[in-house]
Formats: sequence, structure tokens, C-alpha cells
Amino acid sequence: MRAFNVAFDAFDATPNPASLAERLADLAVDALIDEADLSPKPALVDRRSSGAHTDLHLGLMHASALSLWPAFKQMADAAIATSDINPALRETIGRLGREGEAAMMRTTNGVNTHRGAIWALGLLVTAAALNPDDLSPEGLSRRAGQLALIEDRHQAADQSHSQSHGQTVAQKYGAMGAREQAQAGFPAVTQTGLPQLVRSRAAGHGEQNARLDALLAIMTTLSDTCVLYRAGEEGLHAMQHGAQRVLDAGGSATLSGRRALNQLDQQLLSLNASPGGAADLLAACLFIDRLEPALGDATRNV
Ligand SMILES: CC(C)(COP(=O)(O)OP(=O)(O)OC[C@H]1O[C@@H](n2cnc3c(N)ncnc32)[C@H](O[C@H]2O[C@H](COP(=O)(O)OP(=O)(O)OP(=O)(O)O)[C@@H](O)[C@H]2O)[C@@H]1O)[C@@H](O)C(=O)NCCC(=O)NCCS
Ligand SMILES: Nc1ncnc2[nH]cnc12
Repeated sequence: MRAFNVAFDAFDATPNPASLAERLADLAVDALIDEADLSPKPALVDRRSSGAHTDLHLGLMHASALSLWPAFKQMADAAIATSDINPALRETIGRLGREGEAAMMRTTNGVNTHRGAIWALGLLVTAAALNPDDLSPEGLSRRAGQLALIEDRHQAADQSHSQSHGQTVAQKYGAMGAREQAQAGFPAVTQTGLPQLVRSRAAGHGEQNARLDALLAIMTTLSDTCVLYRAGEEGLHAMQHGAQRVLDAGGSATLSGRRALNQLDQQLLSLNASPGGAADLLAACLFIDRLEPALGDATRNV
């Protein structure tokens, strides 16, 4: 009988429950994959096409998202170990973010698929792991913003990026980019994208249309440095006003909204303007939106 028990224990197939860090990494990767799959997105990679991009496609976006899982998990582990917002944690996640970028570049053969998303989701994963008892959008974005405001001494020393597109555009137009969006606590997510997601769901527009409406809402005000770099102020104006026209027409669930969305798609394609920053922030919305239902009480004190 004892021998049987030993053998039984040895073959116990009960899986170890996923850790909080693993679950946060799962949710971040899921949000990136769902953003990529959402269709039809204006001038972005989706199930239909590569949008305004010649070097991207849906499979690459998926592979890139999956390559980021270890970086997100390690960021969450670092936050759980520290439980405090301080320069050491900021520098640890800065290093992990740069390692994530390197993993992404290896996977995509040098194409920048998700640099902005690593930044936004990396900060939000860290913020969630810092205090899983408060997964509210306000609490998360406040903690993420506090982290983004801390200087990372090693970033300046990192020679791998000469001048980023965001820096070029900041010099040329004085535009606020991904860094400032995070430092302000992701207002495009908490004040624009998430409320629109909730409104469109409540109006019965269906989940895919609600997500499209959230993306469009973000596009109405964001100074997307990806668009500015590729298409200047004309491109940014076309993105912001075109997105507003879709929402004013009733959103992507309505026939007139769909017509306006199609026009926006055509106009952005003709300008080579890809709202990659807005896409990253939609992924941030989807991540925050799922945290409480997915983690709930189960992960308290993990
Ligand atoms: C602080 C960093 C975000 C660096 O900021 P910076 O502005 O210097 O860097 P960029 O390389 O320009 O990246 C910013 C990316 O963020 C997205 N974005 C753009 N505007 C906004 C905005 N207003 N708010 C939020 N997010 C925004 C956008 O990412 C998407 O576009 C990418 C493609 O862009 P691009 O490279 O310009 O590509 P193409 O035009 O397609 O190139 P070509 O085809 O022409 O060659 C795509 O990746 C999307 O994700 C911007 O690109 C931060 O990255 C940083 O400091 N990192 C260091 C590590 C760290 O500290 N991490 C902390 C923890 S995670
Ligand atoms: N779906 C998408 N298409 C192009 N660039 C992106 N950056 C993040 N998501 C993207």
C-alpha cells in the first residue's frame, strides 16, 4: 500500500497553480494579441492586412507579443520582491524593458513591433504586482506614473538607440510622446479609452466594436509620435479628426460609423500614417479592463 502511495505521489499530475507574476504576464500578452487581432483597425496591422506597414504582419505581431512574456513576468517578480516604488525598482524594470526590446528585435529580425507597448504594459504589469489589492485603473495608473517619473540612470548610457522617432518628433513639433503619457498616469487610457469601452459595451455595440470605439477615442486626442514621424501634423490632424468623425457618426457598430471608419482607413493609408502609439494604449486598456475579473480575490497575498 505504501509503495502504491509513493508511486501515486510520483505521478501526481496536479499542475502547479500559476504565480501572480505568470498570470500578469499571460494577461499582458493576451492584451497584445487581442489588440493585433482586432479588425478592421485604421492603417494598423490586423486580420485583414498589414495596414500602412511594409515590414509587419499579423504573425509577426503575435510572435513579438509571445516573446515579451518573460520580460513581463520578471518585471512582476521584481515588483513583488520589492513592494515599493523606488529608483532600484525603476532601474530593474528599465533593464528588463531593454532586454524585452532585444528579445522582440531578435524575434522580428529587427522590426520595431512593440516598443511602446513594452513601455506601457511593462509599467502597468509592475504597478499591478506592486499592489494586487488595488487593481483599479486609478490606482494602477498612479503607481505606473510614479514609476515613469523616476529617472533611470542606465537609460542614458544605453547606446542601442541613437535618436528614437519619438525624440525626433519631440524636437520638431514639441510633441508629448510615450514617456509623458506614462508620467501623466496614462490619461489616454483612464480618461478616454476605458470610459469609451464601457460606454460602447453598455450601448450594446458588441465587444469587437466596443474595442474599436476605444481605439478611436484614444486616437481623437493622442499626439501619436508614430503618426507624426511618418506623416507630420497633417497626418496627426487626419487621425484625430477622422476618429472623431467615426464616433460622432455613432461609432463602429453603425453603418454610417463604418463608412467613416473606411474613409479614415483610406486617408491614413494614403498618408502612410500608422497610429501605433494608439494601438499600444488600446492594449493597455484591455489589460487593465481584465485585471480585476481575471485576478480578483484569488491572487491576494500571493
Ligand atoms: C520612454 C520610451 C517609450 C522611449 O520613448 P521615445 O519616444 O524616445 O521612443 P520611441 O522609440 O519613439 O517609442 C515610443 C513608442 O511609443 C508608442 N507611442 C507613440 N506615441 C505615443 C504616445 N503619445 N503615447 C504612448 N505611446 C506612444 C509608439 O509605439 C508604437 O509604434 C511603434 C512603431 O514606431 P516606430 O519605431 O516609429 O516605427 P515605424 O514608423 O513603423 O518605423 P519605420 O517603419 O519607419 O522604421 C511600435 O513599436 C508601437 O509599439 C512609439 O514608437 C521607452 O521605450 C523607454 O525608455 N524604454 C527603455 C526601457 C525602459 O525604461 N522600460 C521601462 C519599463 S518597461
Ligand atoms: N496593430 C498594430 N499595427 C501596427 N503597429 C502596431 N503597434 C502596436 N500594435 C500595432
